[in-house]
Amino acid sequence: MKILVINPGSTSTKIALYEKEQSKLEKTVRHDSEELEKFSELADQFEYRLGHVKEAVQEGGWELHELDAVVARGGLLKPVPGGTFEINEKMVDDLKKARYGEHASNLGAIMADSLRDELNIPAYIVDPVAVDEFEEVARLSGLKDLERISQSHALNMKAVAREVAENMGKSYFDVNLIVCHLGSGISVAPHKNGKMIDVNNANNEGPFATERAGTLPAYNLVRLCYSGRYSEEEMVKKVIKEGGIYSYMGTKDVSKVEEQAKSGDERAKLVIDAMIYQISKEIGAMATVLEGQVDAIVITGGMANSKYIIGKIQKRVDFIAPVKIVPGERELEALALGAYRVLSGKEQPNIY
Ligand SMILES: Nc1ncnc2c1ncn2[C@@H]1O[C@H](COP(=O)(O)OP(=O)(O)O)[C@@H](O)[C@H]1O
Ligand SMILES: CCCC(=O)OP(=O)(O)O
Repeated sequence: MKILVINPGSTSTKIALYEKEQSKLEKTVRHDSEELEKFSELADQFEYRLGHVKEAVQEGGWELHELDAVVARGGLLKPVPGGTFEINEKMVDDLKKARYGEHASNLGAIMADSLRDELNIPAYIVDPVAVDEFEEVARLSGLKDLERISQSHALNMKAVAREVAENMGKSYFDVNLIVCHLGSGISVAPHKNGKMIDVNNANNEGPFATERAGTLPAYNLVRLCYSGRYSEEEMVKKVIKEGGIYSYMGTKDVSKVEEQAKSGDERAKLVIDAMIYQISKEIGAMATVLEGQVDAIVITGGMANSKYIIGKIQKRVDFIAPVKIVPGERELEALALGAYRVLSGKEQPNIY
């Protein structure tokens, strides 16, 4: 059984070919900012990213018509529980219209849907960005017009949390973890007995990240929006694509900023240390959500490759619980296994 896996992220498209549960090829196509800036709308990246996906299938020595299924990262959808979902018309319509917001992951189901039509094969998403397992108390923001919305790196956080729990000789459903995904966006989530009961919205709140502004001073933000200096579109770009490290340093490459800091650039050091400070504060806050009953703090994502970042976070938070590091991500595997569970009849797919 041949499964094509597609994971569009903000700075990359990751592609894998799976034969049942076995990975046969994994490829990461990096997209630098200049390359993506050629497309004015996210939807315009469709042909370009799909071209890379088709090329990877050929590189793996497979023909498109040999594929039995396609699975992709799910994007900003209506709030849904965790699990595998069949891609359907309603889902693709919501994503094409960006009804719940714009994010690169929206392209996953759109590309998979087009391959489903072309090849007449089933198409799925697994644990999309919109997974919502919030406790009711987590939904209030402080302003009745604005509800807090769960949008996070649910796919990787859940896959890594299962792996860490297993390594601790326990089930994911029997542990309390604080999982931090440090990527282009940052998610910090308390996972209580297998449910992600809160998370900073990675597009909207929490620590600043590579390109996200995170939580901002609300009153001053309103004043900036109405200052006449920026259009709505410019403000959205500022907080989602040009905030965080990029806003201060003009690059989205955190390892470059780290090198600058190490070679004596005071500004670079301050910026990277401020991000670390905010991540650690968020972990502390999430420890209170779990009332201090934390079995482990898990740090994952691209930035978990950095010894500098990990070491400094660890110093601030290891009084709470042991810190486990899982660099990179397990998203491709989690997608393939989620699709295979359905294809092999072990699980029923959810309907959107
Ligand atoms: N060795 C490293 N040291 C520091 N930062 C790193 C390292 N490797 C990757 N990163 C950073 O991780 C981020 C990308 O993480 P990733 O999880 O791949 O992101 P995405 O959310 O785009 O999928 C980028 O900001 C990149 O600079
Ligand atoms: C919107 C939550 C998911 C997210 O931020 O993903 P990336 O880090 O891949 O942009």
